[in-house]
Amino acid sequence: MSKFQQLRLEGVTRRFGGQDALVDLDLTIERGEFIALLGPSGCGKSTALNCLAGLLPLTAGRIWQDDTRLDTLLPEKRGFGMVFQNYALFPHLTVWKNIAFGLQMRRLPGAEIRRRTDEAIALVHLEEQARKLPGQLSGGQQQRVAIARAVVLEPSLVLMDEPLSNLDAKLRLEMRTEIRRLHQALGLTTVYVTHDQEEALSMADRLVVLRGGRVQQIGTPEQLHTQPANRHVADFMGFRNLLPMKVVTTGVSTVVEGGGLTLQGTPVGDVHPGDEVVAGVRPESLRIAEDGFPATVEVVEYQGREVAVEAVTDAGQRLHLRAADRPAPGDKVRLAVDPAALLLFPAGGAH
Ligand SMILES: Nc1ncnc2c1ncn2[C@@H]1O[C@H](COP(=O)(O)OP(=O)(O)OP(=O)(O)O)[C@@H](O)[C@H]1O
Repeated sequence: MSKFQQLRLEGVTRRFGGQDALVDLDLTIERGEFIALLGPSGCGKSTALNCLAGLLPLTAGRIWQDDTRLDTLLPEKRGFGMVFQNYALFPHLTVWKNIAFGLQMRRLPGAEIRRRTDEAIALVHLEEQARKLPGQLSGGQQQRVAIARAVVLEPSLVLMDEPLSNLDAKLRLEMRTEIRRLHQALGLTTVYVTHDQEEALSMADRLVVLRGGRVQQIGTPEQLHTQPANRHVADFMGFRNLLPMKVVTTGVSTVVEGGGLTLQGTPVGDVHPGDEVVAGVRPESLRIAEDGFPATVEVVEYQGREVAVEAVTDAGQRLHLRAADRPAPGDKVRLAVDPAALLLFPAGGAH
């Protein structure tokens, strides 16, 4: 299928028995975008991807590729490429033949098959390995073969389901860059499933955060990082400190109290005096400061230039922070947070 301008998911829903795996997903993917579907295990990421691929029929909703209805087409008619975490290479075929296979199935002329296969091999830097069998390659090289095999067919959309989860940490980092490079070099449109928020933030143009089959937020990495829509997205985006509190005053500043603390924060959405909220702050936004509230250091963990500190307030609230100089367990410290960095989410908030 030819390249499209837009792919639109409208109210895409999938139930298994009575259980909602994916509910009412609305998403417009522009040509050339890199979209990450992000969320914890069981949130519906793979269901969304499989609905797109045509491997799962929709319970409700529609998928459009420009003006063509796509959700009624068989998977092979959609022209998408797929890369999974288990590479599913043919073990008895060389790297070259694994990559050429799809082109041969399409009965393209031999010269074109050779040219495109050689190009794909060069793109993923596997020239040296072209004559080897998959079993003779490292995990990262095998994953590169799987990617080359998908992109050699010049798919209008590439779907990737946790393609790096079987690789070790160092290789995962390298392959992130590699996949992003290929995405750009080939002008691909990519939908990438991961439960790793760092991976999603570093690779994607836009992220779709799912929870319990429902979209929590769609936005750029920066939007999600700085303006999480609710406490669940905040939790996922590294707001490790999430404190139940109650609103005291609103207006010029919003004051909340709870667990023996009185703090100023920034509401996300409507809050009123008396409301229960969850106050969220990242470890890096909590500072050791003389005018702060008292806490006792419990755990200090070395983390490169800084240390990660766990401290407990007098009322027993456990907090995570970063510190440049090394406090010791048992130290009494004072902690403060800027009102702009303390986000206040309605406690009953979205789902
Ligand atoms: N074939 C199926 N039959 C019944 N329930 C299913 C089926 N596939 C998925 N589900 C359920 O649908 C929900 C979403 O599953 P899905 O695989 O999409 O989640 P996920 O976010 O991809 O999780 P993971 O990261 O663990 O793969 C889960 O509750 C799951 O148990």
